[in-house]
Amino acid sequence: MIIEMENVSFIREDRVILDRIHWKVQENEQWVILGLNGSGKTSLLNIVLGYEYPSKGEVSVLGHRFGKTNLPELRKHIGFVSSTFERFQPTLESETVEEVVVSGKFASIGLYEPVTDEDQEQAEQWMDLFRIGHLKGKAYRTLSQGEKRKVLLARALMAKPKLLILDEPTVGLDMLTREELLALIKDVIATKICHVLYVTHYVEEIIEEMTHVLLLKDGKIVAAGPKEKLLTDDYLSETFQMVLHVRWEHNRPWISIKNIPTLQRLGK
Ligand SMILES: Nc1ncnc2c1ncn2[C@@H]1O[C@H](COP(=O)(O)OP(=O)(O)OP(=O)(O)O)[C@@H](O)[C@H]1O
Repeated sequence: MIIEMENVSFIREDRVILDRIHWKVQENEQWVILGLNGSGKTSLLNIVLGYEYPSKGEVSVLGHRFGKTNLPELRKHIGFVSSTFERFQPTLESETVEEVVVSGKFASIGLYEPVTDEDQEQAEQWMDLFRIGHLKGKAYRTLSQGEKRKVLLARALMAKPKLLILDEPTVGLDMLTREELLALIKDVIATKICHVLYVTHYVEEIIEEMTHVLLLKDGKIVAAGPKEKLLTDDYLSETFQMVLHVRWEHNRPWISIKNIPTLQRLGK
């Protein structure tokens, strides 16, 4: 089992942020989490990463049961790429692209160890696969957002994670760069080195290789399961609180809004 949550609630300042979550991610499943702003996606990820502790319920990730496990040890096996990289950026700014990629081997461990020839080779392989080899020697801070995102994805893979969490990785990218990043994610899934957990606001980013979706609304699961059953007009309309229509093209779901809510109806 990759992730198991039983009756998990997360309560802060008397507010129920996650409400009785039951969720299982099994081997060979690649999950997407969908939900409006404030629906609880980040809180759920923070629990998976062990940065937040649930108020109730049981959590186990990669076979480590929370409360009985060493979280830093578990985090060595989880890669994390987010559209808000502030947590990492100050230390990365002055480094070169290859230094940033290779440092991924130690990022989650937080230890300094000498870089071996093997590490260097591994970093080269990821840079080649991600077609960012031409950026070698450049300072990370000078890269475009799309280039930075690819570098950080390669960096996350250096630690050979068993679970790779991608938190809105396409935010701020143009359509072409977004498709390039999605193609890289497809390649990563094909390598079978890790499970991907993908958080997004954009349903059309659910590429063919993603198998399951978890729909969150106000901290509750609307539905969780195989994407073909759940990416329907009814489920998505309930999750996003608008009348939506989904159509499938190139084995990906695309959304249109059937009745555009007015500001008045939105209560603004
Ligand atoms: N530690 C906390 N203390 C108090 N409130 C919190 C805490 N963490 C999250 N919340 C609240 O819980 C709700 C869910 O937040 P969360 O960040 O998980 O949503 P989200 O689905 O990730 O939203 P977004 O798509 O905007 O990132 C929000 O209203 C947020 O203000």
